[in-house]
Amino acid sequence: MNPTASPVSLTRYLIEEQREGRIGPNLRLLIEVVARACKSISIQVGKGALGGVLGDAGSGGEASINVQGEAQKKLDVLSNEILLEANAWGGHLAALASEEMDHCVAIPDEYPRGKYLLLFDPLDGSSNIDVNISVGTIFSVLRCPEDVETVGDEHFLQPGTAQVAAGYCTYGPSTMLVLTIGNGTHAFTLDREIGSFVMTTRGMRIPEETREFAVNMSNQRFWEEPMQQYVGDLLAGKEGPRGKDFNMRWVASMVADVHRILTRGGIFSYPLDSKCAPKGGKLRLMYEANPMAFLVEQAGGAASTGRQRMLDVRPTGLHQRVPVFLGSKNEVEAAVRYHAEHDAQARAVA
Ligand SMILES: O=P(O)(O)OC[C@H]1O[C@](O)(COP(=O)(O)O)[C@@H](O)[C@@H]1O
Ligand SMILES: [Mg+2]
Ligand SMILES: [Mg+2]
Repeated sequence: MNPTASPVSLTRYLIEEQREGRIGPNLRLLIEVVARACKSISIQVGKGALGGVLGDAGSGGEASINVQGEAQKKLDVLSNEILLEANAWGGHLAALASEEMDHCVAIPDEYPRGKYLLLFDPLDGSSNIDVNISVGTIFSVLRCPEDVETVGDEHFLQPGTAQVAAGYCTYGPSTMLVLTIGNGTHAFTLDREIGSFVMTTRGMRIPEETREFAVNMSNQRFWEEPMQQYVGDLLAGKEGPRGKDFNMRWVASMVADVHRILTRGGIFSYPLDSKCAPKGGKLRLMYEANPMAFLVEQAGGAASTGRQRMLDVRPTGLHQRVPVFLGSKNEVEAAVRYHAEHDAQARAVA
């Protein structure tokens, strides 16, 4: 960023995009509302133990379980409520869907209904909340199909290429909103004193080459063959077929791991393994993989399931899971090659 140029707030950026005809007033409003909700979540996350918001949701010793079968944290529930309340009655949305809700919520008839669908993971990486490690919010925006009388889950089942906006907010040492409306990926840092997001990187670019990978290595023995071979070759370093040493990082907050990759490159992977295979993968397509894939592609990177471009996947369920490989273009392509070669050999043997 040019330090002499006057800072561009998120609001000003969105107004400029509206003037250029790249977004309409309703999408502008929607993004502003999501950003405002993220500011509220950031305040709650920042209070930590002082706010009484750490720990599990539920009462009487009973854990509260979401549709994914996962125990909810208090902050999962609170963040979900903040996003719901902020967005419900603004006139810009037709319906919302969340990791924390079984089904979408349509805007009731008595309220003005907008033309967009919003999906979100209200708090990503929530296992990290209690240990004060970065967490985040991920969101994706789709158009509601026209002439729909009652909006249902099925109207959300659009491929990632149909997204009109996507982003995440990371609650780390600083709070940052990273956004795309299909015209590059831009980063905004929350200026806590003035209370607004200020653009700090226009047009993020992911280096095509990398020497850093992110994966939960404890799952190694459960991975499929091509993943075993791919990571085996990364670990072999300079002496192996890849001819270079690789470093590894794993925060276990997708937002934090993807933010590092958008900032300095790398490959993020949550592959298929025998534990998550019956569900199709670990990460959720509609509100984790697709918005991140949109952001990464807009920053010159690539995103794949290992066998298909992520944004081309035809969703079959609101909470569908997929294997994920995303980040530096050449490295994602290398991982995809391992899968393609393995599958071709398996077909030849069959
Ligand atoms: O604990 P694991 O198996 O390494 O999984 C970590 C992954 O799970 C997630 O935490 C899932 O997100 P939620 O906290 O929203 O369920 C990702 O953010 C992260 O990449
Ligand atoms: Mg998540
Ligand atoms: Mg979550």
